[in-house]
Amino acid sequence: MKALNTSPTAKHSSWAYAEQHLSDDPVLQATRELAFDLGVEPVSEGTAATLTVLAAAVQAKTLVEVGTGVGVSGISLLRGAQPEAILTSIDLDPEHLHTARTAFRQEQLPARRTRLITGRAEEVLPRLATGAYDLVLLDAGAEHLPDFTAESFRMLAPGGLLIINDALDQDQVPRPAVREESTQTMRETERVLREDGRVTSTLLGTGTGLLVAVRR
Ligand SMILES: C[S@@+](CC[C@H](N)C(=O)[O-])C[C@H]1O[C@@H](n2cnc3c(N)ncnc32)[C@H](O)[C@@H]1O
Repeated sequence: MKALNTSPTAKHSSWAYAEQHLSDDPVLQATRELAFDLGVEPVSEGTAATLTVLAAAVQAKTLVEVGTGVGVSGISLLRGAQPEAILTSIDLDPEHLHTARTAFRQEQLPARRTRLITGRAEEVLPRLATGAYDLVLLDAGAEHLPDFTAESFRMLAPGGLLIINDALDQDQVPRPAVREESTQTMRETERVLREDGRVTSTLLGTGTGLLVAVRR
């Protein structure tokens, strides 16, 4: 049997290989370039591909996203979701939403498939229906994460999927000496989901970490 190679260099090359072996197509590449000018960090290439697979795996028809950004994650989700699926996407920055709307048009998505809401998710999420969604993606940092996570499980249908991006907090989570508030929040969120008997969860090393949890 081949010995397990856990050297950091080998691990990093494997991670980089997995991240980039499905690289962006022209629509996502052009969208990423707009992100740079706006100072938005879109989901990584590997994360974009993973979001497509996860949306396909749960045959998502109703999706919610917090942190539209420039639309890379939204396009990726809708590529995997069912053909008639509708994405509700929330962002507090109108300029980001304007850019995302343009990206959705480039993707040739009919306007009825995206419901873009300008606002703070802490005010918008409580107004969304209970048990009505197949997939929720949280990609708006750690500040309100405990509340957003609780709201997500209220909104998800049984079997629905919660995905939290940047769950390794820019790779700070594995470093015990780092006690930043955002890092602590990500650690705590992972622990709470792992210990919750109503949820099956795992932490993926894709991008800067994806915490994936199914509501049973
Ligand atoms: C990392 S970017 C999202 C990138 C996006 N998922 C993509 O792939 O293009 C985070 C976004 O969350 C938005 N945001 C931050 N805090 C928010 C909040 N409390 N409510 C709604 N949006 C928020 C920011 O304006 C920003 O556009």
